[in-house]
Amino acid sequence: PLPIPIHPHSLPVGLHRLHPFPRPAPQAAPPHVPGCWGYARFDPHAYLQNNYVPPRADFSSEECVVPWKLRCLAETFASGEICGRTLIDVGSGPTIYQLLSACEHFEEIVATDFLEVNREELRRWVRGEPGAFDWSPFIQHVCKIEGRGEPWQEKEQRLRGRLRRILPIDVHRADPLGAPLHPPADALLSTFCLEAVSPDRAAFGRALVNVGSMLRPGGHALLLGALGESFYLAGAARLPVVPLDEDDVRGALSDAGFTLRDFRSYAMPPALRTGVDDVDGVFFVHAQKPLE
Ligand SMILES: Nc1ncnc2c1ncn2[C@@H]1O[C@H](CN(CCC[C@H]2CNCc3c2ccc(Cl)c3Cl)CC[C@H](N)C(=O)O)[C@@H](O)[C@H]1O
Repeated sequence: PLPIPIHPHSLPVGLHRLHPFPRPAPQAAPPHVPGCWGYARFDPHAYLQNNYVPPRADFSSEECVVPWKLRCLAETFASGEICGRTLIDVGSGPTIYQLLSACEHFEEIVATDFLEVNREELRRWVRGEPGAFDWSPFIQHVCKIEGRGEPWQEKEQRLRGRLRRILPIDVHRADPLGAPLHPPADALLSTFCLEAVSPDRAAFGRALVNVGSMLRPGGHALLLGALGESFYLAGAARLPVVPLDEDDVRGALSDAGFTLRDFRSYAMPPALRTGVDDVDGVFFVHAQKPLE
């Protein structure tokens, strides 16, 4: 493959983090260079900078997408109805924000991702290594909206203690983990994964069936995902996404045998359309796998 040209914005993001320069502009993949597409070039640090620092991770406004995502999860777990031994998170990426409310209700959290670079990023956070991404603003925000006055350091330690397995996964396989999960998970969580890895709606529907096979009958599924998105950037990587609308999501859930419990959607405001993707909106789904 042709070498990727090193243009100014493609320095390792870590360097930017060391210098208080303004946040680097989203790194556009050099369109003329074939092969800079696809997950082989996924850069976790660029990805985190694109999605999990301001303006998208601005906790001063409930209108912002990250507080909206955290509120969906906190409110859904607050009922206490969704609990058990094991929750599996599908396509965790290098992020743990999605686990912050879940970790109160499950003894074990299983994180998964397709890429070793993302699994390593998660391990670095679990080990509390210097240079790991700082999730403390997210943890503080979740403690605030959960309203139990829990010190954020306690939640951080609880999640670290329960995040015991970080496994490879491929949602396009009938057994995404390579072998059936025994015992099946009591709950399934997946944020922005299935649509971001499926070339078309049929593949999205099949991936949903595949990941549903890891969930026990009666188990709960919580999904966050993008609506109307066709690509996103992660450093030199430019990843294709299948654009979904609300009916596509509802149809895929029904075809996969899920019962819909809650469906919410969020329109991405112009200020958050920063060029790192072309997302129109975000959906949140609480669904349940029927008892046999
Ligand atoms: N075959 C495969 N099987 C399984 N998993 C695979 C496969 N192939 C690749 N993956 C893995 O999926 C993960 C997808 N990943 C990025 C997309 C989200 C991104 C772009 N779309 C809009 C949007 C985003 C983020 C925030 C917001 Cl607000 C918006 Cl709007 C989700 C990470 C985490 N869950 C997150 O919530 O940020 C990635 O880590 C791959 O390594």
